[in-house]
Amino acid sequence: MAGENHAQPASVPAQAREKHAQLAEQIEEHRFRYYVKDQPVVSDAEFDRLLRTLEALEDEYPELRTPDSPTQKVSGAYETDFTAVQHRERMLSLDNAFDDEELAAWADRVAKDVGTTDYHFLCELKVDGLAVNLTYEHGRLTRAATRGDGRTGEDITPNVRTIQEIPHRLAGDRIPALVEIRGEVYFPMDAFQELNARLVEAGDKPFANPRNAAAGSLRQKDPKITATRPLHMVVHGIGAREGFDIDRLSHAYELLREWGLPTARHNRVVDGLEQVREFITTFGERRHSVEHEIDGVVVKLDEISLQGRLGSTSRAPRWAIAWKYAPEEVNTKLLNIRVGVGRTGRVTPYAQVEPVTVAGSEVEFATLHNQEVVKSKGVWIGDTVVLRKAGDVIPEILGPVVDLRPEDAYEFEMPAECPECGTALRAMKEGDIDLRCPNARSCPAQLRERLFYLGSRKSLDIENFGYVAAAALTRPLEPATPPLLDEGDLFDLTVDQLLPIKAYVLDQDSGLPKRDAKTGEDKIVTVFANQKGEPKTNTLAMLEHIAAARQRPLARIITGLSIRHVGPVASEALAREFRSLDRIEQASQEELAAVEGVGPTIAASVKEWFEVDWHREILRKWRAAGVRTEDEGGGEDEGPRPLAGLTVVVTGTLERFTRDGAKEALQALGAKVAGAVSKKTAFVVAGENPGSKYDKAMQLKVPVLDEAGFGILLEQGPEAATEAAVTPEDPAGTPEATVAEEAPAKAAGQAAEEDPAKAAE
Ligand SMILES: NC(=O)c1ccc[n+]([C@@H]2O[C@H](COP(=O)([O-])OP(=O)(O)OC[C@H]3O[C@@H](n4cnc5c(N)ncnc54)[C@H](O)[C@@H]3O)[C@@H](O)[C@H]2O)c1
Ligand SMILES: [Zn+2]
Repeated sequence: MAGENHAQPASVPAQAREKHAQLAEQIEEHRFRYYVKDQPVVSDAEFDRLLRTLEALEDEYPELRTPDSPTQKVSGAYETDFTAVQHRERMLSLDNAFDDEELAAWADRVAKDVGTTDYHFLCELKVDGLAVNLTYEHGRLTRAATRGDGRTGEDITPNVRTIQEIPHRLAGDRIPALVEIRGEVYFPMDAFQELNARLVEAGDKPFANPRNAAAGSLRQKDPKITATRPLHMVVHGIGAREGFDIDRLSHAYELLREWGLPTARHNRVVDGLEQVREFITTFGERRHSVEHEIDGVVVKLDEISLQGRLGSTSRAPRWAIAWKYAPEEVNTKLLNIRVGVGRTGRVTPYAQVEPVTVAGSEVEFATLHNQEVVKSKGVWIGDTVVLRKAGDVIPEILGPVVDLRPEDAYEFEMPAECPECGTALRAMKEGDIDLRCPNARSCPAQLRERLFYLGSRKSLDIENFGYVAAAALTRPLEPATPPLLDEGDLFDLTVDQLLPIKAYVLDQDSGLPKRDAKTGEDKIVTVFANQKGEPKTNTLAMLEHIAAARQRPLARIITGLSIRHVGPVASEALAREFRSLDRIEQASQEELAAVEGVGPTIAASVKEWFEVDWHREILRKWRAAGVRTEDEGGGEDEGPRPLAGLTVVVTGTLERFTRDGAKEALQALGAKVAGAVSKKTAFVVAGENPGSKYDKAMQLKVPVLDEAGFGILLEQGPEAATEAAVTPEDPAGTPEATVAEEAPAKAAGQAAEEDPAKAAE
């Protein structure tokens, strides 16, 4: 933070002086690229780090802290194509708090300097956009300007007039002679990709992230272009004013709202630091359910007169502080674009980047969805790219840093053939963007993914049968012919077949061979035999577990068939209704579609599946091998269904149940298990680390059951459970949001995306 240490006459070593000059120059350069060109080349986190390093150096050698140091200025004063305009009152930046200690230090200082104990904090979201200053004279918008160096900004009045939310005239009758309104203009994330697609198509530079898109859109020479961009604004301050008085900033916002200005929806006035922390935690968890991107929380002293008492430095007010959340965007290098083949043959490009840590985990792969998306993002192999990992979402590439594009960068081209079996790729239906490998039966990639899914907890839950085994059985190096050409022979595998198999050890995330740490070579192993050529213990266990899996409930067997759109929920519905594979096969499309939880898409898909000869052959072999194809019991004499009519959502980790186990237990008692919380949800069962569903339950006041409460629901029914439920009011009690409940098996997210049934769970 900019302090006012007084320089000691101690001399500064030449080395420190030099480092200071270098850093200052770098920072100025980055500011120019950011504020003037709207094309930064480093991430905000990286920029903040540079600025902090400079501040630390100045703390050590206060002599270096001269008025023209970047730490003392709002930003640079640049010549631009826009007319320069003076702000009536300075527009400042904000000091930052990156941890609780810094936040507490600020609060201490406020407490010390404010001269009273009667004050309040106003918590606001820190919107990630660019600051504008709107001047209203007698209610008319007469000027709009960028922040510039805080005193002089750029005149962007015609551009700002194109933003629908910003009134040209203030409403109501309490209109002041003059007021400066400060706010943030932002670009919505969901419109961002569309904009880049248009820019790339027209041969223009795409933007690296939505913030740059907002700045670039607003700073257009031709306001007609600005008018085509979906810009929004949120008000977060007030500058010079004449003709009215305000006592508290929060009250001023109420007035501003009456005038028709777009004020923030989530502000909260609180009493002390503890409540500030609660606000920070709450919105840290809801970061992505807010209507705009946020990068932090701004805490302000609400009383205007006390703000004046604290004053400002040359760069920032002392009465406010910006808490910064952990950055979710980093810059990294796009090393390659690979294609993966999913369970249903869909071929998806995905990015391999130089590994970076973002939002607490290391990222090496990011989804690119399909070849059109790669093109529309305008990313080339070799580019520096902005990578974003938001919460529990699959990492994504936002856009390229075009200014750093190396000469040898090149555009991605979708391969014409399947990378694993060489079959020519094609769209399966007219108008489909996705390309698929049509070799559904024996394409090693598709079969491997299907087998892996079949062995997973969602389906047959076969221990010792994971990705490496699935790969070894479908695409071994030796023998030349794999033991499985489709899943039909799975239950007939013998030890003798397994022993000679040599294969790569494949990494589940990338589908690429793992490397031997010592030699650096691709790892090749005899997967099922030990050095003496005898079966490994795991191998024998695997065969036993495969044999045992034949008796899993019908629903799980259906799931294991990898019928498109038929995930565990639809399988459950089909099994419950028809009770045998034969009856499902014989059912008409209408009968299938009529089942609750099935519908026309799934019905059509089931019908199609049974029309394929090799599919029916799988079933014939499975039957012969003793796989269960019907569930016992008729529809009438099933047990009591005390939870019939109730919809329950399960989230988080339970101790006594797996997720699937919990679902089965509920369904067995007649409850419907849903994937999303709505007003119709009867209960949310929340284990450890529940995700956003918990928040949603609180919001909608749906009763939440912990594991004990869940037990009561199962054993004593809904009434007893209602008494045991919590409907928490206290947001501070919200447990931390964690990783996706349906964590995608693959970085490219294919598995998760191919199965809409999963999304509906
Ligand atoms: N990547 C780069 O090269 C580069 C270069 C320069 C600046 N930056 C980034 O730009 C950002 C801007 O720097 P800065 O000096 O404006 O500081 P800042 O963003 O940390 O804080 C000040 C700004 O926050 C904005 N703001 C958003 N919500 C607000 C609210 N509710 N109340 C008050 N203000 C609110 C205002 O526009 C204000 O000017 C930083 O995050 C920095 O990392 C990046
Ligand atoms: Zn293939």
